[in-house]
Amino acid sequence: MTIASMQGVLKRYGSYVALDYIDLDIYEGEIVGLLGPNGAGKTTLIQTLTGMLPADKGKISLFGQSQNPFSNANKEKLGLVTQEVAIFEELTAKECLHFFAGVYGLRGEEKKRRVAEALEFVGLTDQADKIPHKFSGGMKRRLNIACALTHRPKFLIMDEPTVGIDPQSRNHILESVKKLRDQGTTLLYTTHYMEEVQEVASRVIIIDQGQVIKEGTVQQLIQTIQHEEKVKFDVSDPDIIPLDKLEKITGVRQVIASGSQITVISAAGTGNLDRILSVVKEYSSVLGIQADKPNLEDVFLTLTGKQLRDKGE
Ligand SMILES: Nc1ncnc2c1ncn2[C@@H]1O[C@H](COP(=O)(O)OP(=O)(O)OP(=O)(O)O)[C@@H](O)[C@H]1O
Repeated sequence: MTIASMQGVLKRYGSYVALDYIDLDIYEGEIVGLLGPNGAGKTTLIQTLTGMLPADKGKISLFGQSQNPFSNANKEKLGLVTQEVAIFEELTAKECLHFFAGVYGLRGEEKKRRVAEALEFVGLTDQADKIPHKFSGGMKRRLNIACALTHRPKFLIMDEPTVGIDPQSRNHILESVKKLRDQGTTLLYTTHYMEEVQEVASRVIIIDQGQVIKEGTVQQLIQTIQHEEKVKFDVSDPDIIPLDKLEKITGVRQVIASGSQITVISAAGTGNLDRILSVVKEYSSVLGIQADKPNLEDVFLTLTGKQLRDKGE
């Protein structure tokens, strides 16, 4: 069953096109990793998919309904963890959850039970009566996730839930995502950390500049570039290396300069490393060479010529 879909969705901010005729489907029981660099349009996609922002064109359907996808009945089946942590810092963790559970219409004993369940789920039971003001970033984020869970959504959307948090909370969140999937929740998970997608996603949708540029399982995406070899050089003088000279070497498909690194992607089995190395060395000292197995980051690099993450992030 299709839980959510977008067909030809266009979203502009003024003249800027943030979503450029997006088509996508999310099926029941999946964890879809929505992967894209900063500014790719991930948050806009989520806001449009949930009805927070109106689309300029196209069709959106939720839980099989395209006539009135944002009906109250559908919203009750949705959970949203926004990129910005949205909790009340002056209420205790438990009070905060009671508030959100109340918004979803839970009352009495059932509300109490669901609040306790959500606290337990995110590992904050022992913090229930504390004010989140003093929580770490990761604990606040976990409380934020709990707020989206008391009504047991069928479809949970998480917008970069692990940005800027400690590794322990990050692992906890990734484990929670898998547990929710095992309990039958469908998840859409946006991130620009490809390791997370590799760990949890059953399917990946890569977007850049408001367009879906590739989709498939992690394995399928990696296979699309397995006919390529990639070598990275750390160099002392990246700016003076003539990239066009490298591009002209037999077998070279793409040359990408980023910081002090030059990445050369060649057709597999060309045996052109000597030639590449001698061109690089002609202009600069080589401080390191790395030849890795392809991963999702490379899929992204090959498709867009850009890195998913800024250097140093
Ligand atoms: N309200 C707005 N008005 C104008 N431009 C906007 C607005 N919101 C977002 N944008 C622009 O639209 C593009 C997509 O933004 P969006 O926040 O959807 O990307 P993102 O993939 O979620 O990025 P990030 O990872 O940084 O959150 C960006 O270039 C952004 O600057």
